[in-house]
Amino acid sequence: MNVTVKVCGVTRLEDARGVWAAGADALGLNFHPGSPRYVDVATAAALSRTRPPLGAVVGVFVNAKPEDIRLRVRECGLTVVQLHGDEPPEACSGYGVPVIKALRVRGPEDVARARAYVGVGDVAGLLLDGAAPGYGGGGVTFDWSLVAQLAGCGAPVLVAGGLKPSNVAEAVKATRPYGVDVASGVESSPGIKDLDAVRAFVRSVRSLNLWE
Ligand SMILES: O=C(O)c1ccccc1N[C@@H]1O[C@H](COP(=O)(O)O)[C@@H](O)[C@H]1O
Repeated sequence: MNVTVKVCGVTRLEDARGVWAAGADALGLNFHPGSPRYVDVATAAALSRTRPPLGAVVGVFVNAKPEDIRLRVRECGLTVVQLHGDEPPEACSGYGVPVIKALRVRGPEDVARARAYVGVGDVAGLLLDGAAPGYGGGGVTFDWSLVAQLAGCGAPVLVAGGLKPSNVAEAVKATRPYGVDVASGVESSPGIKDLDAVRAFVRSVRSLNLWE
């Protein structure tokens, strides 16, 4: 079992290159104006051009207008859209790329809500995040035992929220996810990646033997 690693909220070219060199599978670019990791179109397009042939560039949006999302996909070469706000299932298609729907988990009812997105439109995966104030990037974990509620749901599940090099292995062992996503846990300050931490994070995931 290979766990996909996404490093999110990259704002600088040197960080993007470092993230790919560390062995990450996906780079996240944040288009939520309220985020300290927000990137404008020109910066996002330049960051996106660092993508290796099989890497994914994921645009993170919060309650954005569909026409704005479509524009960003084209302008910035996004290969996946991550909807991290209050988007209903019917808002999860029409961008021309696969969609990951993120849900913030306070308790079992939020994980149950995730099921409403399975098999809908272009939803290709679910992402479970901790419930920090605001919409994401808050560095807060959730009760990983709740991920079991989605077993057999038919959608790949990514685990996020408060992950860092020191706890990501435990999170993976507890949840056996399709992938993990990290923003604040590998930073020296918001939007500035600590490449030693990025490398330690990826190494920690890759060194797990999940065939056991
Ligand atoms: O990172 C942000 O600032 C952000 C803002 C708005 C929506 C999503 C955001 N990031 C996503 O939040 C989770 C968890 O981040 P963290 O590792 O706990 O800092 C992750 O999925 C990011 O993609």
